[in-house]
Amino acid sequence: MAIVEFHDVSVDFPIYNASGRSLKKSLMRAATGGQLGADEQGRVVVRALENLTFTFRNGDRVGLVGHNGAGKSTLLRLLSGVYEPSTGQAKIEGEVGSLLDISLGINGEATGRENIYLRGGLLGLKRGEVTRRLDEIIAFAELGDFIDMPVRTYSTGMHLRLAFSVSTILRPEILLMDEWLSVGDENFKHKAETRMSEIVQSTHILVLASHSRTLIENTCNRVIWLEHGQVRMDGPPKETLGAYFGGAHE
Ligand SMILES: Nc1ncnc2c1ncn2[C@@H]1O[C@H](COP(=O)(O)OP(=O)(O)OP(=O)(O)O)[C@@H](O)[C@H]1O
Repeated sequence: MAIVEFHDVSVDFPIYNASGRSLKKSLMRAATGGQLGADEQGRVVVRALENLTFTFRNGDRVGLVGHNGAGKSTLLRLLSGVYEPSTGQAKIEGEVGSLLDISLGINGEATGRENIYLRGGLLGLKRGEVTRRLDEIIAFAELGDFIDMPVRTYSTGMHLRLAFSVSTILRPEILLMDEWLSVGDENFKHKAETRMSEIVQSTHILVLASHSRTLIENTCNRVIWLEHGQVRMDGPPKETLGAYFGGAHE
């Protein structure tokens, strides 16, 4: 059982090397992005998220839409524990996993096998657990003897196969994504699609940030439209996507 409860959550980024003298103390909306203002010390502050209040429950497949800088990535980072709320309460119960940057932590000088341990560690897996799943990961990646070669000798597709195979062994209760991962050649793509569907089906709560209407329509049962860090609309995909995208597609 997973649950996410946000109550009046805001996230501010103080910017230390910019002068806020010309900015008003109150927050002002820029044309795009979060809200800009200055704090008591005259430092520039970007308010990326403001007063978010919502609950995600089991079965929620939440799509996040919004213009550049609306706060989608900041919200995903908050959910993954990278950021803390500046004010308000965020309760997140359940194991969180993210497929946001599957290549994070992959080192070109290390072999494929070594990188499985590096990436596995970043995913929160213990060394013993990685060892236990090693054969399965290597078999899925289908890299043959290249698994013991440094990753810098891999093609882009081989690199992605490795990153995908290790990053998708988890089945988190709360899954964070910003795209539908589709990697490799035709054959591998098919396997990857099946695995992606399994992960998305097995997760209790999915949060997917995207600019693609089709992806959100196909995957989500609830859509939140963020604007200047605030919730502009939160409802069924048809209504929210219709309001955000209008009649246009993509
Ligand atoms: N580390 C940071 N330091 C300062 N400001 C930041 C930081 N990260 C994000 N912001 C600001 O927070 C606001 C929200 O950014 P965020 O990356 O969450 O938007 P987004 O909706 O994911 O945008 P995009 O669609 O362009 O990826 C923007 O105004 C951005 O300038």
